[in-house]
Amino acid sequence: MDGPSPPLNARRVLTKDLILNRLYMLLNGIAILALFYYRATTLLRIIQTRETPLLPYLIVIFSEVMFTFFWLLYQAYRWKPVKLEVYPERLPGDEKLPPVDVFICTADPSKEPSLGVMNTVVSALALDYPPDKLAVYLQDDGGSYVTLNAIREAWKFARFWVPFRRKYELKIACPAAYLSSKESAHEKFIGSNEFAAEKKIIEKKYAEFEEALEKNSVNASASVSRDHPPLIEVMTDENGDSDLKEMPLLVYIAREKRPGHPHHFKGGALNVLLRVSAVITNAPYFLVLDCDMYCHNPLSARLAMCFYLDPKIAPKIAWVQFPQKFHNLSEHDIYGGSLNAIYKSAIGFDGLQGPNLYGCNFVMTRESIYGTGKIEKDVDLNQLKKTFGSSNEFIKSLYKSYKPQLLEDRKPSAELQKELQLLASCTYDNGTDWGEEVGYRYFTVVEDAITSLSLHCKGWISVYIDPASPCFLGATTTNLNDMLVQQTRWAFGLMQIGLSRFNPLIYGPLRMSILESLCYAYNFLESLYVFPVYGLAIIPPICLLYGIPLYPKVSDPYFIVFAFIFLSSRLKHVQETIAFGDPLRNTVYELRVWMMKSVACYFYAILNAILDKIGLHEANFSLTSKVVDDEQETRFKQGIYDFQVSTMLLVPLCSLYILNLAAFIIGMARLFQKNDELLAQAVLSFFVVIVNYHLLEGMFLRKDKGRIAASVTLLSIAISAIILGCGSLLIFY
Ligand SMILES: O=c1ccn([C@@H]2O[C@H](COP(=O)(O)OP(=O)(O)O[C@H]3O[C@H](CO)[C@@H](O)[C@H](O)[C@H]3O)[C@@H](O)[C@H]2O)c(=O)[nH]1
Ligand SMILES: [Mn+2]
Repeated sequence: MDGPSPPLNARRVLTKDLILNRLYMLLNGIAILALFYYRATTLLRIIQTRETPLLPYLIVIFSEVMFTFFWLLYQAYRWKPVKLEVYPERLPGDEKLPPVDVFICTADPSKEPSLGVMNTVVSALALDYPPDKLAVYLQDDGGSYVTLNAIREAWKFARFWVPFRRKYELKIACPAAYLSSKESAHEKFIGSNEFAAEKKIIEKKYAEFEEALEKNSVNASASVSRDHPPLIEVMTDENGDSDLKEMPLLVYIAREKRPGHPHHFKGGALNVLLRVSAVITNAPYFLVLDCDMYCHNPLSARLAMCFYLDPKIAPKIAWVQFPQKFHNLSEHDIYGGSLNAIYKSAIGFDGLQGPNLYGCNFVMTRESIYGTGKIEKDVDLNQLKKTFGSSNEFIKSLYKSYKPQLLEDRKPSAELQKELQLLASCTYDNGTDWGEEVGYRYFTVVEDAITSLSLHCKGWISVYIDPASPCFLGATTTNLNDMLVQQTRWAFGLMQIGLSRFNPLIYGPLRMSILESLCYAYNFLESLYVFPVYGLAIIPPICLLYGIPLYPKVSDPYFIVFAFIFLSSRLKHVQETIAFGDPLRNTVYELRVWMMKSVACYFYAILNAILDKIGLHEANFSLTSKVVDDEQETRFKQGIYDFQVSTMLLVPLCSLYILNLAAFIIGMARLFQKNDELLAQAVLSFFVVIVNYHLLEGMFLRKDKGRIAASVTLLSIAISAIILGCGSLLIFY
């Protein structure tokens, strides 16, 4: 007998980070206590002496309480940073790998160009996984013939690409990415004539493919339909002249859409994917991709198996999460598009119950999302139908013994077609547990957030891996408008949850670990930052203008406490940025993004979530555009902000900026009289002004098309004057 087989994965606690984090928590925690001691005693004095107006003082204290609340929540991420490693070379042979279904969602070929979507499809087909154990499903929410034709073309091209990638062990699965890459992707075959000849053929085929898609996309936007029957097509071999066994299965699905029937956005799409695939391939694991997120490193599914084939932890894991990485980043991450701020926290999440779902790039088990173990024979059929809907075939798929029926030629029988139509119909969910207890939860536009909360609360864990060669690469937002719109949608969706019974602080602690609940709470409630941020962006500058001090004098020992908290938080940020491997300038970019989000996105997110709660707002999923605008792209690459942004989002930012700018300039004069008392406030406004220098530039210094429109600047000046006027009244109380 051999000894025990070597482990497929390892979990390493990052001790140095752990010690540093806890030390920081301790010191900053003590400083915060001192701060509140100062505030409490000063407040009592002010109430008696009225030396400072009370209301502004209370607002500042309230803001500090809120910041402290978020600070406390965030420490849960810092509690136990760990790193997971995997060893795919130790996996057993292909015959022992379990099947995997890949789900890709797309919605509109005019906003999500076919070439990108089909590169995602083809890259998934080209994963390094046994072809008979891999199936790729594309769900088209647009029910568009443009997408259907495109996938047929993609299938034809993939017949060449997939064997080529396999034969030459290319390290990039996506054709577009490979063809524009350097030689390292095929290093083993450099110099081989046969390879060079075949590569030429592939290049030609790809050019033809590209051209076909371009011709096909002429009427893309008119091809999108919101009223159509379900359509499911399994790609087959029409001529019957080559070997299908070489190719994974490829299936096109357009679920039924009818006006007046809620379709629940991507969550609804994923549930149809789960049902339809259950009766075609029924793999126990599925990988979810967005249509703009292609497979890069072909090993992803294998890497996930390093957890699922580890008997020690596999039964507890609901999903293996990979980060979203992006191929269109610039060295200046001015819109925070790399999402690194999220991935920094994932390291700490992993030390707890694991990261939340990031929407795509994860391999999940059917068992966890269905909420069932494999069902034993004697379960009541009626109960199952109440839970899972009326399809007999689907119910059968829940049993261990189920073998899905697809003929050798991959053509579904008439019977199976009927079942597929039923499973993809728009009324199938009605009266069942789909969207509530089974599948993706429909409660909000951020289906991933509520679904992961729900699974973690059921005791499942998740794991996060970030291999050196990224498994998935997508397109991130490259202009301010897209970024703010996307962030507003996310924040709105998360706030919907925050305002419901699923609020992690209420729903979480009894169902999952406290620390995990705190992480979720930070994530879901972030929009509440809007209150302290507005508080500190408005009150201290106004008081500075009127010469009213809100912070301790420089000569007061408590000044050091405030200075310490401010500096240690900034330094911690710098340390984490460097430790993550990001350039230092990202600390400034991240701070800007955070401020812009807090002022603009969170403001509308909260407003809409409240309106939604009282039934006055209809949630919608505004697709993130995947069409590239060259001029905007150039600015992005150069690190120049593009302020062609909806006025509604821009005005709050500019108004608060102008207020702080004015307060700082005029307040400087006051500083000569009262520098001991007002220095902290002046520094605060100076910090806002200097960090957000891009707004100053956009309003007053730039002349190009991406500057802030004069109308926005004028409106913002007016609004900041109004805020100042109203704010001035406050200081009499
Ligand atoms: O009604 C819809 C809306 C969207 N999608 C698809 O969902 C994916 C994500 O949409 P996108 O417009 O790219 O939104 P993003 O904000 O970029 O997506 C992020 O946020 C979503 C949650 O809001 C997550 O589901 C995603 O994985 C995550 O990348 C895309 O493939 C869409 O085609 C649908 O299938 N149906
Ligand atoms: Mn996207």
